Amino acid sequence: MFSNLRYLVTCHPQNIEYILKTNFNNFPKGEDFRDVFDILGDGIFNVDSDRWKIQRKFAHAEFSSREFRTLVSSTNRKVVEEQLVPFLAHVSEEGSSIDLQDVCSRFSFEVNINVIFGRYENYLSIELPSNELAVAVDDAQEAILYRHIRPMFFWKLLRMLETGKERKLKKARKKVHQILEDYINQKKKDLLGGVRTFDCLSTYIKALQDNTSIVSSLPNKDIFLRDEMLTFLIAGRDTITSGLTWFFWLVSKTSAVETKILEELKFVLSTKNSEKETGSARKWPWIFGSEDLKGLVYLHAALCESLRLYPPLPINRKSAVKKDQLPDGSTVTPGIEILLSFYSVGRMPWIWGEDCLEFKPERWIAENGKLITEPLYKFFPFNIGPRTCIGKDISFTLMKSVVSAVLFNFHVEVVKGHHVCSKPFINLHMKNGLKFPSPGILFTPGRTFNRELWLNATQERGKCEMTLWDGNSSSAL
Ligand code: HEM
Repeated sequence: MFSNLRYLVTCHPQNIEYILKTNFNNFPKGEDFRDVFDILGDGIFNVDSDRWKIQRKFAHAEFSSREFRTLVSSTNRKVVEEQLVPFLAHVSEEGSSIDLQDVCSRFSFEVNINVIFGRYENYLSIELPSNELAVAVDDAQEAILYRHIRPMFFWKLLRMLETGKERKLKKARKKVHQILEDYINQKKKDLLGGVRTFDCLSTYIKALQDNTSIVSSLPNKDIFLRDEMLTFLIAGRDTITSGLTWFFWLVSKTSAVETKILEELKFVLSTKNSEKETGSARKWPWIFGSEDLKGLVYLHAALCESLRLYPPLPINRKSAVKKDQLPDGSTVTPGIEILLSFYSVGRMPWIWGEDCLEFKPERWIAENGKLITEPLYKFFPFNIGPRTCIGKDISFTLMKSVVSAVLFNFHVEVVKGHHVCSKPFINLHMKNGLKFPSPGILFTPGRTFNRELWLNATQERGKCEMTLWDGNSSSAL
């Protein structure tokens, strides 16, 4: 009553379309959003109007360039091959259990830090090292969450008094800024010294020094650089972590889906095996390149289905410039916080049908076997309209590559009795992580096929009709 909190929460697809697309200009992020996410400063997430247009135009061009896409694919492959798979192979040999959410988080941090800053942190090495940037970013985000649910005057008071979560946030922000400023200074020195680098930061540094570039008109260039890079890191790391973790959980509960994904991958492998004559066919572990995975219908459908049920950004927050009426008749006035619940959209029978709570990739596949284009009027995990996620294509590339490497080379299964539930966080994370017993290794280096393990794995998960993958046998289990 006294908090002056005024919210409108909606999951009506027409309202969402109206706010994000049709009347986009009336629904900016707003000053309150910027206050809450002050750690992101002038990063693209936080800015509106002309400034946003400049940043968006440049970022969009950068993210869609061929060089950038090649960088993402090659970095991704390197991290999967040199860190993710060896890490999982190690824990499976050791027989120790793992938290797959932590593994996915480390994976996406490593890829992002490579692509954005050109740095190699080896964050997925078997010692599970700590990383001060990753820790500080987590601390900051946790503290920011409380700003969403407390009246603004209250958290601003705490901020002024430097106490509670605000104290933690201040410390984390200082750490994050200091680390990023060091990275940026080092990169500038490298570039001056003639070191050839290709990463997001180098591209932005060069563009800011080039008077013909659109971003060179922005004020406070150094602060912009720091805030933009931090925004990319946060935008890319937590969303991919969340998308992968919920996907693995859903697949581990639905053996029929896993079987179909494996069938598709097996087909890819069989076409690759025809390269045997050229000597390029490989044995364990099998790593699929992004080109191999691009056209896979079922894998893409399964990822969309998982994002529908568990959108990594479950809620989007907007404000209204002028009084307006939404398609469902609700009125919004300036000062009201509008919360768009993407999470709820996927769970409404009147939007997705009576079976909306079921994990059914088939709903994304037409009768002719082709993928149904994502229905933008009711599928919002990547936002829609002018502020659609810039990293959407990259996300599918990364997730497909991790999913294929993990499912094809390992047997994964959730620890019995492990309680899965979501955690109050800006992204949709799991509160207790996703505990897997030692991921049974299906193939080990030097050996061809661990039949006993494979049989145990498949028998436990029910009937699984699949020919063996070693190319030597055609028997069906
Ligand atoms: C499964 C993965 C991902 C999901 C579900 C996702 C979702 C979203 C959503 C919902 C927004 C709108 C946020 C808002 O308006 O407040 C957004 C924006 C954005 N995303 Fe993603 N994202 C993902 C991955 C990525 C990746 C890998 C990157 C690249 C680093 C990225 C970069 C961005 C950027 C830069 C924006 C801001 C666009 C703008 O404001 O114009 N995202 N994303």
